[in-house]
Amino acid sequence: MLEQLLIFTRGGLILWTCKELGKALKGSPIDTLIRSCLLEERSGEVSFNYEAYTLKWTFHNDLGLVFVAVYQRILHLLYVDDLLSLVKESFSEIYDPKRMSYDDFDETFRQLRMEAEARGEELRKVKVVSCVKKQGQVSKSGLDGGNKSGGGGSKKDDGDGDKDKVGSLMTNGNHKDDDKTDLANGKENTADNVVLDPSKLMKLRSKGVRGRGGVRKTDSIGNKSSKVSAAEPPKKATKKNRVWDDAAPKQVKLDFTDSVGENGNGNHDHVDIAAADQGESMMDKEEVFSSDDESEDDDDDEPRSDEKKPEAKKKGWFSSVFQSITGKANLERTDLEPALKALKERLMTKNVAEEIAEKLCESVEASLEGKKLASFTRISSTVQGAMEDALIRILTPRRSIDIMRDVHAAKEQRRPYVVVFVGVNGVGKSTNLAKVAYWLQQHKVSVMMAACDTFRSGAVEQLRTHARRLQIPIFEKGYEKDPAVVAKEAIQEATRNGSDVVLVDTAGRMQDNEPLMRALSKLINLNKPDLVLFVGEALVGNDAVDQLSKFNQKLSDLSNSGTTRLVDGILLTKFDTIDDKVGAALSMVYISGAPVMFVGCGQSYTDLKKLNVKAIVKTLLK
Ligand SMILES: Nc1nc2c(ncn2[C@@H]2O[C@H](COP(=O)(O)OP(=O)(O)OP(=O)(O)O)[C@@H](O)[C@H]2O)c(=O)[nH]1
Repeated sequence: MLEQLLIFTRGGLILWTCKELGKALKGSPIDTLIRSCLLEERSGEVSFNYEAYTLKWTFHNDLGLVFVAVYQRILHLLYVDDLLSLVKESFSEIYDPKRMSYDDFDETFRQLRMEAEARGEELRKVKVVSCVKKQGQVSKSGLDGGNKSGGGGSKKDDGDGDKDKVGSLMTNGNHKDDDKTDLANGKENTADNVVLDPSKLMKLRSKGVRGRGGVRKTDSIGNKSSKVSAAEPPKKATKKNRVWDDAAPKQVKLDFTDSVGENGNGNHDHVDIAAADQGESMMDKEEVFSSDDESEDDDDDEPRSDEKKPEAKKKGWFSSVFQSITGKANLERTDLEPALKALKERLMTKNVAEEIAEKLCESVEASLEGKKLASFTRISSTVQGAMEDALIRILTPRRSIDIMRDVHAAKEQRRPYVVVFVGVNGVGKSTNLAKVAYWLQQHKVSVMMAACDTFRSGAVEQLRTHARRLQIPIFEKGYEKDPAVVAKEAIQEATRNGSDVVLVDTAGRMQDNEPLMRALSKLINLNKPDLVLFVGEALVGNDAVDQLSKFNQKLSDLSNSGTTRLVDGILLTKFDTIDDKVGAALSMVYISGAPVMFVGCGQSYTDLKKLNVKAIVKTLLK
């Protein structure tokens, strides 16, 4: 049975809810849908599950309306899609932005619901009949053929979840009868013109989103091994230590002050990787990481060298792909599909993981489908705008982590602020830990290093070299010790000697290495660091998703406390080596929701920058 149907604007104004259904929903399924799905560029998904509910939705992109149906998860109601499109059609005829009440829609809805239910019932009967026929045929052929297995005994699940399916679930003891479902008392979302949580909904205003797309492959990106990782045999290369000379670090002017602020949260568009410092390594990347000050007109992604070329040649790939549908009044899915396919491939050439590129294109398609365009409006700019918005939304983190503020807060509590660096082997954990230490030193924060890679020989010495060069104390206990205990002792020592921050180096580990993941989980559970920083190489493609999602999965599975600790932030290394293949940043943020807090872009202590979201987006769309 349907639990609720709501109609609201992208701005969050609830226009109509079904009073007849009137049941209060348990928890906050609508808020969660908006937060975890619609605002996360996952609106191309087929449906969304929240506790005992399934939610389905559709959008009227042109009017900016959202239609959401909520029903009990076990039921798989056949008529919901149909009902949503009927409601969308009827409601859009009476919708007027100035109108306050839609009470007269109650009766229309009752009729639409009866109509949809009747059609669903017809559909169910057809399915049952065809299923019985099929079973009959199989049974017959089973008898005729002798050794073929008969179909009579095992009922095939057609995935549509009709009542037979519900029945089978019920016999398994999982659920109660739909009509007997007893939800909580009290009312939620039943009043007209109630405003949803504005912080969650404001963003929907600028966002066009759609409902049910095509069939999606899978939701569980995290659990799916990437092609790249499957193809590559595990490497067992012995590590060559880099020799760091003992000279004092170059006193180059840092770029962490004015241009990026102090918070260590690389989320803001005023950040400019290229503008500051660079001396050597980043100078040649000005085109890739261009400054925010540049003009933002339509063609600002065009190479300057093209300025004198004829108009047609000046158009980027994006314009040319969408040129063919310029001037159409309504964007249809068929118009968008070939172009979005090209866009997906484009993103993949920039190292965006395939599944992420696909989901993103689905989401953009959802935001544009049905949109009315004035005659001869350039669709290319509309599409580019939608994709740009989506990318900026993803790369701009929901959680803001202000390291300096948190360091000072910890200091007031007379304890050190603890950061644990985690990641797979050889990505640059120790090197970038040293860069972060240097950055903190520049902000007059006292740092202690904790050598908790007690696994790889040479790791302690490597960290000791950095500590000596930066003149930072290091806490070390050699090898084969429990890293969780070493970290604990280091934190105790830092508390005693008044260090502001402890930077904990850990052993590199593959995401599938159970014993090492267990040891890491123990370290985190025991020491409850302020920040778990995932260090990942910007070079990775599909593997970025696999690494980060498995780290999070393992930390969650192995957590022994009530609250699960996941990766809080990302440090992307080796940005100086990737040219325009900046897609790992997008994949990692999309899959984890954690912000890219730092970008490593070279092998000197000053080569630590912030992510310039706009420049990354520009590069991805070039
Ligand atoms: N080009 C470039 N190289 C880097 C960067 N960060 C680290 N490296 C290099 O990457 C290599 C590995 O760095 P490490 O810091 O030893 O890596 P790790 O993750 O601590 O290694 P394990 O402890 O074995 O897991 C070294 O040669 C570093 O100099 C960077 O931002 N750019």
